[in-house]
Amino acid sequence: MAAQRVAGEVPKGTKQTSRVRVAVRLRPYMEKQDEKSEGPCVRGLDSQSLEIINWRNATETLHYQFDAFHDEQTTQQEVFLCSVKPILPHILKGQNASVFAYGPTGAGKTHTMLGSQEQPGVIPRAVREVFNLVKAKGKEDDSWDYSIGMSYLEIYNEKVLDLLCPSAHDLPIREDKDRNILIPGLTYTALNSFSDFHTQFLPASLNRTTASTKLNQRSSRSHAILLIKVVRTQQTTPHRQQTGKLYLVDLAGSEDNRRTGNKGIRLKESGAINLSLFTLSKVVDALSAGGGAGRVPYRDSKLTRLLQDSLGGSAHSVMITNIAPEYTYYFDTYTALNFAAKSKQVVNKPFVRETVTVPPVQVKRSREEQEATGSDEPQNKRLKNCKRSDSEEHTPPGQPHSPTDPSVLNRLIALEKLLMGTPVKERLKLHREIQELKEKQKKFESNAKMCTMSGNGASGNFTDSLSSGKSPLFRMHLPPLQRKPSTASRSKKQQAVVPPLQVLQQCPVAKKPPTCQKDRKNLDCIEVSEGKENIMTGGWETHMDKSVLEQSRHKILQVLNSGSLKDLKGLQQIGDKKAKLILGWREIHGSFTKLEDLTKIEGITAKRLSSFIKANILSSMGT
Ligand SMILES: Nc1ncnc2c1ncn2[C@@H]1O[C@H](COP(=O)(O)OP(=O)(O)OP(=O)(O)O)[C@@H](O)[C@H]1O
Repeated sequence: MAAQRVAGEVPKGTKQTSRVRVAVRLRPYMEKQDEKSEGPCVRGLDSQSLEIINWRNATETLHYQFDAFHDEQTTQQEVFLCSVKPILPHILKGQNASVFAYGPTGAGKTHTMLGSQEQPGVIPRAVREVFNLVKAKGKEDDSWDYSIGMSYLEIYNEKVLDLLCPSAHDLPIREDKDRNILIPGLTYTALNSFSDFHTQFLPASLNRTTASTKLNQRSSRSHAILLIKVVRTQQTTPHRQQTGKLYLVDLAGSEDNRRTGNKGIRLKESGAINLSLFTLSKVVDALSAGGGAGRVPYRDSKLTRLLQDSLGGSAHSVMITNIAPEYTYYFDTYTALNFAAKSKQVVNKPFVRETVTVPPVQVKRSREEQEATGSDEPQNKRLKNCKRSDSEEHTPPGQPHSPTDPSVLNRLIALEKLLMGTPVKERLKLHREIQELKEKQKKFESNAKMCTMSGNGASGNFTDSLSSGKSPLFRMHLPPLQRKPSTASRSKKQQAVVPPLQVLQQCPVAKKPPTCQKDRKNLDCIEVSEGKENIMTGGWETHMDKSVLEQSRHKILQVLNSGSLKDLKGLQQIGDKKAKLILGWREIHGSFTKLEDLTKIEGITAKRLSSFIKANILSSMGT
């Protein structure tokens, strides 16, 4: 299709901005969630504000104001009419819009977005409304043709999975020159009517990963993103074409694993969920602090990468923060409200996406040819590009640990596999082979060590940025009441409900550990030396209790030293290949004396190590 992108911002020269609208919805009080019958800890004041007990001083309450507050009586219809319907017409004008539900697990996100047959939620209502709007537009002005289509995906354990055409294949995320986020290979289905949508969407929803946790029998273990695309094409020359996208996002809940009772795979999922939500909060931090000042860490998680358009991007966005009233959820609610308050300060810059078709031909794309994100490149070309960038990603320039002979470790893995299922006699022969490989591996390690050491010189930069308070994580604006001197010490129960994300955000209760400062410096020196910003930036561990941190590091080390293949794979960010490499390393060297020893393994750079430690500490804190 000979198309040319002609419009950036429309009307030209006009800088249009739109603040993210934030609504809070309180779910009804549920007795079974209130084991100690402590009653609700939050209540509404009017249609925009609410109050919550102040954990520092129980005689006080903290007040919050949002664009809308939906109390426990509010119906699905009211939530839709007040918070969602107003942004939908933008999609028909070639602009993007997004609605996302945020909040702790069990607070009502899926109820709000999906609902039930009796009480349909935002998703079915919004899609129906889009069809109504298109119909009305068609009657009003028949010089434009409209087409509607959908894609549906989930982000599960940091993998992008197609819900319309399920497979275990992790889809890549790309960005085109106009900063549109693309997902090559994602199924895109044309919709002719609302019932068409229903037929496609319902079975696809069942493909979403859910599981039972202590807090929610059907807890979403993934972030689900539904994309509805409206393309309108002018019937006469110059055949302008505008594409508007609506993202409807049901996020997985932030989780405190002490309360969810998560173990094994659930714990791993939970770690991925918390980590991506933590990145989301960092993105919001960076945007609410002015955006332009520093880098916005969209690329630190798949979720934020995909929501790039919706946060500080080109969309009209609505965030519905779901909260629960029971005291058990107190700190979840408190954190969610603070996050919602920060999100209010995020400003988006919506613009019209328009192309002109030359010559004016009506092109009908088949389902396979189409893509979720509106790129006009042919599929085969995109796939080719995608392949190229994939391979680039796997061999980043300047990768310090690139072995001279990559086959060595692969062979070690294969041998290790063989050893596990080999009769004793034959093992001797294999052991000899391992000895030879050991020598090669040692050579690789000493080379890698030299590279790592030579990259350590930039630590000063990092320390400077910490001391000057530039870390976005700790720039959170707490409401004034929270700053009052605490007279009541935190009860045991209150401490027990602080999930990992909240530990990171509640700077006042955390101590600065002197020894862990040393560890942090080591890790961060290496990160800075790689010249990339990453999720570790911000010295997160300095704001955590020293003994908790030490304990978590010790636990991880124990698994590394004595865990089976399965145990190793249960660690965050350790897949099959890495687990085998760890086993192989143990076979050769014995135990790891410290976590930092992991950088001696191929592919585990200092940056990856930092991310690994952080992810595992966050997830193990709940155990
Ligand atoms: N406004 C509401 N009115 C009635 N019931 C509600 C409401 N909100 C939530 N619920 C009920 O509370 C329970 C938990 O809600 P839901 O599954 O939507 O939570 P969630 O935030 O999506 O949880 P998770 O993150 O674990 O998926 C469900 O049984 C749901 O029907």
